[in-house]
Amino acid sequence: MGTLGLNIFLHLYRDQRDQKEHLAITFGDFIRSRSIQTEQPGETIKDRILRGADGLQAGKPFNAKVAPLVRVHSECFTGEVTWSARCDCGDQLQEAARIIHREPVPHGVIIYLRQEGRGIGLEQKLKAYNLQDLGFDTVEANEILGFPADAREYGAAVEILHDLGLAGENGIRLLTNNPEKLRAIGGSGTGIIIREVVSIASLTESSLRKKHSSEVYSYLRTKSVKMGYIL
Ligand SMILES: Nc1nc2c(ncn2[C@@H]2O[C@H](COP(=O)(O)OP(=O)(O)OP(=O)(O)O)[C@@H](O)[C@H]2O)c(=O)[nH]1
Repeated sequence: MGTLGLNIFLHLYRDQRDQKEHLAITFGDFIRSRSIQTEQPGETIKDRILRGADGLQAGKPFNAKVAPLVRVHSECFTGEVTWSARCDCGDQLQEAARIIHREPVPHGVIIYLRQEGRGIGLEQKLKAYNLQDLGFDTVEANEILGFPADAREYGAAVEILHDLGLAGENGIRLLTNNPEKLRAIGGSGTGIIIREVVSIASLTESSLRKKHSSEVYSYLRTKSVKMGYIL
């Protein structure tokens, strides 16, 4: 589909382990699924058309030396849909799209993982919000509920990067401030080479304008002090 004046292509992946649907939004004409063309047992031509296999052209070769930009983003209903002033997730999602779009030749992907609330799910995250109303920070709230500070894992993102052909020696530029994400995606055995880590603005103008921006500051402070984020 067209957006921001260029082509983006939406890939939907289903994790066979837990049936979660993850998304990969690719910008430009270069990054496409490798497996989508593979014929599935018993499928008809109509099935192939419906799942986008027949209409999709393979990604064009990208000759520039610069590695593609990759944002691995975890779902945040409160920040992305209900404009919560308590986190910067919605701003970061938009900022990732802007950064990729601003490249001289847009070449990148946003992998949108369905691990809401750092992996604890929306219901538990809303309980964590209620605890935050009492003055607990995000880490304490998770722990009171019996969860680790961050319950996410990135195996699905690594598999998606392989399927998109981004495990090659050209490497990727990863948009993050999260050291754990960096380790999980670029660590040994993943096959993903991270050429550069690009900091993703945590406080964009719009988050600064948010009425209760002190809430965003305390969220970021906890990330930095307790979770080692580079902010
Ligand atoms: N448990 C919990 N999760 C939250 C809270 N606020 C935001 N989140 C979740 O935090 C996650 C943020 O993930 P990402 O956007 O991938 O970014 P990140 O891990 O902060 O790291 P960066 O790559 O540096 O942005 C999402 O899953 C949000 O739903 C909160 O108060 N409690």
